[in-house]
Amino acid sequence: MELVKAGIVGASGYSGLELIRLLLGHPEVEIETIVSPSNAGFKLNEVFPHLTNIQNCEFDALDVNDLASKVDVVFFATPAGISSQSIPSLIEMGIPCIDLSGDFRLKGNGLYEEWYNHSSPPAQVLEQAVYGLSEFYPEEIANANLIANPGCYPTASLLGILPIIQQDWVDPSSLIIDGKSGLSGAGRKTSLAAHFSEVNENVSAYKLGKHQHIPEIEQLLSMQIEKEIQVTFATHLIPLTRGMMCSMYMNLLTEKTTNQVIELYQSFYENHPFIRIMPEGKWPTPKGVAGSNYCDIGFSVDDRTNRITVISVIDNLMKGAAGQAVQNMNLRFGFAETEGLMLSPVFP
Ligand SMILES: NC(=O)C1=CN([C@@H]2O[C@H](COP(=O)(O)OP(=O)(O)OC[C@H]3O[C@@H](n4cnc5c(N)ncnc54)[C@H](OP(=O)(O)O)[C@@H]3O)[C@@H](O)[C@H]2O)C=CC1
Ligand SMILES: CC(=O)N[C@@H](CCC(=O)OP(=O)(O)O)C(=O)O
Repeated sequence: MELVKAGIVGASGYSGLELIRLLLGHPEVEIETIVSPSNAGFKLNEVFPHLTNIQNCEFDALDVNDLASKVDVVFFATPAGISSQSIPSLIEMGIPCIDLSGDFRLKGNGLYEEWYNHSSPPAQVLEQAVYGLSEFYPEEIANANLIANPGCYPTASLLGILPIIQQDWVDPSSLIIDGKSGLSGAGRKTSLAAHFSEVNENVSAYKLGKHQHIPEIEQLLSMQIEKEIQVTFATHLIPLTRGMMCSMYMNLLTEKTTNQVIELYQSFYENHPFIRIMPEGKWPTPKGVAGSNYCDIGFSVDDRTNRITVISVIDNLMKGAAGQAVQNMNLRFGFAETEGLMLSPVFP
């Protein structure tokens, strides 16, 4: 059978590199072109020596017509405001696109402009975009030509809270999400806030009340329970290369034990190989999923305060970006959902 030809725009960034790593090991796909404007003409291993003798193609400049003539699917791993300039033409030429940026995630009027400070993509293209939370929308993803891959924090949070919120066991308005991310979440371009001396042996809160994932999480929660929800969401930078943890707190509406919650989640995610539910008294760590597409979720019900804590961890570059994008490509092209993704976590 012919291999699916993939193009990666933003291949010199962290999530683009992770797409290269995953697609090199995918039995149904070949990488046809890698795009990075600032590295066009250079060989991949000249820019990234760790890929020497593994993949030696050259970076291309971005040319939408050239892309469309070569590939069966395009991944965009580019900063906000870039994919929305090329995806409308690619979609019109019939090329499925999987966008790792936030350009096509927010459906509400003016929301994208407000939170991302970029112009909204054309409405007729935006309405074709399907939110790529793989475990929740597999049929929609399978039939979509434009998949808006979720943000890393929304992936960890939504996988951790949707089952219990849908069940009406908790008061959604009491939800507080305390998120922590490793540094690769901020991409390869550096800044003072990402300086080793400032991040190492430190923890810093950032974008409080202003994080662009707030409307994404609220949009999904409100849609799932058909009621407007607002959340408190606090983000922190921690001294890890990869990894993300969301600790989430909610008031219980009925008396439940930790074990009853665990049973609910085990049954909810029974047929979802990338979601692992921790037993009572064990809580997940980012190291436990590093390099893999797993999302590990643990729980604790405090019967003194009648609150529940849900802890959800992912590798931000895998389930939070490239891993989920490949999972979505698998769904879209009819491959097994796990194809190319059954990688064990790198531990220790
Ligand atoms: N890092 C993460 O954990 C996650 C990232 N995301 C999202 O995925 C996207 C990529 O993130 P990340 O990999 O961290 O970013 P990086 O900053 O590491 O990489 C960005 C890439 O985009 C390319 N690029 C920049 N401007 C343009 C342009 N005008 N045209 C074409 N290519 C361009 C860059 O190429 P060049 O080097 O040539 O400039 C580079 O390859 C972002 O939207 C991010 O928010 C989503 C979930 C998690
Ligand atoms: C550590 C860190 O800075 N992380 C970034 C994640 C950015 C991201 O993934 O942005 P989009 O999903 O909107 O594309 C942040 O919190 O803004």
